Amino acid sequence: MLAAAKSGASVARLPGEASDADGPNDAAAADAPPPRSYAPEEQRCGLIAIVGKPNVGKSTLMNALVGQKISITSRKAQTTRHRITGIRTREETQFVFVDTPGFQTKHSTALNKSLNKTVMGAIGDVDLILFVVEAGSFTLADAKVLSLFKPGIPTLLIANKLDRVHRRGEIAPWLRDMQERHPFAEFVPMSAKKRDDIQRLLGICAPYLPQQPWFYGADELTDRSEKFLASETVREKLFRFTGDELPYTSTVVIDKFEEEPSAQHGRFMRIAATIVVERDGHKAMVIGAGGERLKMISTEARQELEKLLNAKVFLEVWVKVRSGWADDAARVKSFGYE
Ligand SMILES: Nc1nc2c(ncn2[C@@H]2O[C@H](COP(=O)(O)OP(=O)(O)OP(=O)(O)O)[C@@H](O)[C@H]2O)c(=O)[nH]1
Repeated sequence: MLAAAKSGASVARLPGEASDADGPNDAAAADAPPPRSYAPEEQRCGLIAIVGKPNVGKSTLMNALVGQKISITSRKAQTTRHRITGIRTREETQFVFVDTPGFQTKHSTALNKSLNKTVMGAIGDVDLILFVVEAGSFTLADAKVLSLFKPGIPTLLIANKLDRVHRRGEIAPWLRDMQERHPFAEFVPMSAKKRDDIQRLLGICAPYLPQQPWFYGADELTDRSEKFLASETVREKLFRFTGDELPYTSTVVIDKFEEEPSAQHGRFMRIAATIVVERDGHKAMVIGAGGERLKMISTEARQELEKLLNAKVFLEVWVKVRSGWADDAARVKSFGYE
């Protein structure tokens, strides 16, 4: 469970608490030995960008590395829209992961331009890049992402979803081929859903980070605010319950995020969210017959937020039509995109 810091501040884990990551394979600190303190001159800390085309498993990897769900995931491509920082402190090393939106190569809308700018910003100034692809596959979209990397930043090839590769013998020739494409520092065939692979990857990343004092507290998980995590949680449920029917240009805006005094509950949060869609037809799709679908979206989002914020949550969700917002640069900005 997460401890919520003061309103608007970053989110941190309570010392000694087990994590609650997406799925059973999280690499949480739950089984780690009791932390000892490290003097600043003993500490190691650095930025690691997680980059790749849409849907290769970047957010799943980030959540597993952090040991807590920070970045939303879904089977639908292009779920991640923002640069999201996830923090993991293990022994003397603090890993600061930057999850990025999948680099968009197909459509050139204002939204996609903004997403690509986010990716470019994230990889410009890091100590290590994790370039994520699906094990055994390398498409034109992967090649386009790889072509953006500046020389000089060590890059690991993360061959993810290895559990889906049935003929393991085919991986060795594929890895040799990948070696010729780019001077990768290391090759890591793995599955973001396997706990041991995540632990191994943390060990591989650590030596690439410089010796310098940690940027964040040892128990911090992300630099994103609770309000931001609330909008992402509603957006995740929206995509989960609408599947491929709803265009990915739908978004969520948080209109109200307030803590209220409560005699009954330790913490009580009142949250109002608006789902913004492009057409009346999409609005009907989100609401569903008799309002059923919207109800499921709000209920699941509320339940997850109660765990995330460690609070009783009252959540209202509205749906509004704003046609053409994803093509309108000013609107894209007003909805919180960089
Ligand atoms: N079998 C298997 N599935 C995985 C693995 N890693 C991720 N997935 C699945 O792949 C899908 C996409 O994962 P995400 O983490 O949302 O991918 P992403 O790269 O962040 O996607 P974008 O937000 O579109 O950039 C989800 O259904 C994940 O459950 C893995 O190691 N094995």
